[in-house]
Amino acid sequence: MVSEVVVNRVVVRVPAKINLSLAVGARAADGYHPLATVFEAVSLFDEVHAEEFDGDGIDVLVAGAGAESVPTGEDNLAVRAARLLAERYDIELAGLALTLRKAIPTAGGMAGGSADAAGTLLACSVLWDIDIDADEMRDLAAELGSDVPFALLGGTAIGTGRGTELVPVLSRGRRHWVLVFDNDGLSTADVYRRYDELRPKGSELAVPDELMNALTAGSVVDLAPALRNDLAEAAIDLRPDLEDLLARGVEAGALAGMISGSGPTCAFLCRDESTAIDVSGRLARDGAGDRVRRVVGPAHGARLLG
Ligand SMILES: C[C@@](CO)(OP(=O)(O)O)[C@H](O)COP(=O)(O)OP(=O)(O)OC[C@H]1O[C@@H](n2ccc(N)nc2=O)[C@H](O)[C@@H]1O
Ligand SMILES: Nc1ncnc2c1ncn2[C@@H]1O[C@H](COP(=O)(O)OP(=O)(O)O)[C@@H](O)[C@H]1O
Repeated sequence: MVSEVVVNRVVVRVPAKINLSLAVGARAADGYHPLATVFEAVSLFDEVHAEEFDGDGIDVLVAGAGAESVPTGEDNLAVRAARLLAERYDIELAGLALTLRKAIPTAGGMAGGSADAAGTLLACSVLWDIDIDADEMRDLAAELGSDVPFALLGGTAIGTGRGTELVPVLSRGRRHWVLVFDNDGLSTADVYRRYDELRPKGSELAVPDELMNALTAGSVVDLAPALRNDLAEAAIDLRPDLEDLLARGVEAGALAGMISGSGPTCAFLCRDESTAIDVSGRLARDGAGDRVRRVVGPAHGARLLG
C-alpha cells in the first residue's frame, strides 16, 4: 500500500477582475501591447488548496465551473507558478497536490488562470515557508502572465506596461455588477491579433480623467459613460452575438454594459444592489440562465483562508 500522509495544507482565495478602462497601444517588438488600464477585482473567487504529500511531482485536481476545459498538466498556470517558485527558491519539489476550486470562467476575460497562478504563488510560499517580499512575489507573478500581479494585489489599480506595473487607485463606494458568462471561451492572443488587424496603429494610451473622477467621487452614474475597452471591437468581431447581449443588459436596466477584458464575459454596471438583482433576473429569464452572476467591486486580492 502506498502511504500518502498529508503534512501540511494551505488555502488561498483569489478574485476575478474586470477592466474598467482598457486602452491598448500598438503591438511592441516583444509581441505584447502596451496598456493603460484600470483593473477592478470583483467578488468572484477561485480557491487554491495546496498540500504536501509523501510522494512525487505535482497532482492537480480541478473542480467547479468549467473544470473540464482547464488543463491539469504542466501547462496549468498553477503548476507553472509552483515550479517557478520552487526553482527560484531552491525548493526540492516532492509531492505537491493542488486543488483548484473554480468559480471564474476559463478564457472568459476575467483572468481565471491568472488568479490560480497568483493564488498558487501565495499558497506555496506559505506552505514552503519561503521568506519572499511583495516585490519579489510581484516579479514572479509578472513572469507568469500580464494579469497575475493584479490578482495578487486586488482592489482597484491602474496597470501600465504589459499590465504588470500597478498603482492602487483610491475609490469610494462599491460597484454592483451583473456578469454574463459564455459557454465558449475566447483566446486572449486571438483577440489581440484581431485588434492588430482592425487597428494596426493601436489607440491613445490614457486612463480617462472622467473615469478617475467618478471613482474618486464614488459616482456609478458618472462612471458608466467613462467605461472603455479597446478590445471590445475585436471581441465582438469574433463573437457578433455579444453586441446584442450588451444591448439587452442596458434594456434590462443596467447603466452600461461592457466586454470584460478580451471577453467573452459581459459585465453590466448597475446603479445599486436592487437594480443588479433585477437586471440579473431579467437576463437569466431572457436566455442567459445559469450563466448570470451578481458581483461587487472592489474585492480583495489573493488572501490566505483560515
Ligand atoms: C486582455 C487582458 C486585460 O487585462 O486580460 P484578459 O482579458 O485576458 O483576462 C490582459 O491584457 C491579458 O493578460 P493575460 O491573459 O495575463 O495575458 P498573457 O498570458 O500575458 O499573454 C497572452 C497573450 O496575450 C497577448 N498580450 C497580452 C498582454 C498584453 N499587454 N499584450 C498582448 O499582446 C500576447 O499575444 C500574449 O501572448
Ligand atoms: N488554472 C487555470 N485556470 C484556467 N485556465 C487555465 C489554467 N491554467 C491554464 N489555463 C489555460 O489558460 C487559458 C486562458 O486562461 P484564463 O486566464 O482563464 O483566460 P482569461 O485571461 O481570458 O480569463 C485557458 O484556455 C486554459 O487552457
